Amino acid sequence: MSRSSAGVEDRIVARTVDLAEIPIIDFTPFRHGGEAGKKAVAEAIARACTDIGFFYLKGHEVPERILSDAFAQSARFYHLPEDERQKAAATLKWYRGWIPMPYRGGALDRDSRLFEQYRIQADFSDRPDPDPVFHRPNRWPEDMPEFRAACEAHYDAMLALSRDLLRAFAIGLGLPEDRFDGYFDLPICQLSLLHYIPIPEGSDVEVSNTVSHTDEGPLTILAQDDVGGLEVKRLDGSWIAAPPVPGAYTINIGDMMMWWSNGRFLSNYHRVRNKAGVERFSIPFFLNPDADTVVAPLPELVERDGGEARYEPVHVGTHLKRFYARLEKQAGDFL
Ligand SMILES: O=C(O)CCC(=O)C(=O)O
Ligand SMILES: [Fe+2]
Repeated sequence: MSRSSAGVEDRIVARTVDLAEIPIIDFTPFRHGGEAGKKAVAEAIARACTDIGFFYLKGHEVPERILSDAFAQSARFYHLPEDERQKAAATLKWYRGWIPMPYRGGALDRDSRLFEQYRIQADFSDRPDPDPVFHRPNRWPEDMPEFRAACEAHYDAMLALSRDLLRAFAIGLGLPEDRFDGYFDLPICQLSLLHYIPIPEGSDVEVSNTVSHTDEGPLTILAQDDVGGLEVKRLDGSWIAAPPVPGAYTINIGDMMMWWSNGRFLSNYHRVRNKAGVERFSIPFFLNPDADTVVAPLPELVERDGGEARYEPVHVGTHLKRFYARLEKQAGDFL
């Protein structure tokens, strides 16, 4: 998460559902509709990324079973007693596995962070010269082989879908379809199993489960359960609900796609407020490029913009390590 804002607009309560502003896009023609279908889908995605930075994707062809297994295993893990969860806890040196909720009771405020997470990344530990932070094995809970299988299947499905979406972004930006492919040989993506407690009734309006933030990487594919609570900021500063749409992933652009596109696509602010009175589960997949990639506005787009690059180049590994360090601080004494 980045660019947390403590602005007054965070206090404003979200309007009810407005699906018209976050379009539902059917991906089927991208894969099966010939060149015209591909172009139409890519243009619809580009429009959504320009207008609000979010869209729903149906027709993605990810088997329903992959999703239901991941949610079932997530619930199973989070319903284990704390000392069992603790056995798979992330540490400062091994930043994968369970990260407890920082909030341990007492008064709630806007920074309380009312969620726990389980972080899974790719395992590149068998590569020559692995990076000690990004190319590690995962941590897995004891005696839960189905948990590992479900997470790995979901991770693989999300990475495959991301590769197609990157092609749609490229076409939507008027670039060759394979423009982004070279940045994703050993991509350091992350799958997070998130578990949100409900915000206690009567809490101050400032209290949310996650603060307003943008995502770091180029793209996030989010699976939500049916509870709702995700909110997205409109360009005028007001908030709208982005409830789950059955059968669709909620997808958003992160900072790196905004930078690559030289600002054509918007990495938009969002937050979670679970006011439903019941626990909420979600599973975001954060696509990231290879650790040694430098993300900068693409030269061909800069040229179209009269030579003005709107963002500085950013080294992915350095940038994400900084982000990990911030997370460590948030997780505080519990790691
Ligand atoms: O759980 C959600 O709905 C969104 C989570 C999110 O925004 C994040 O983890 O970056
Ligand atoms: Fe996010």
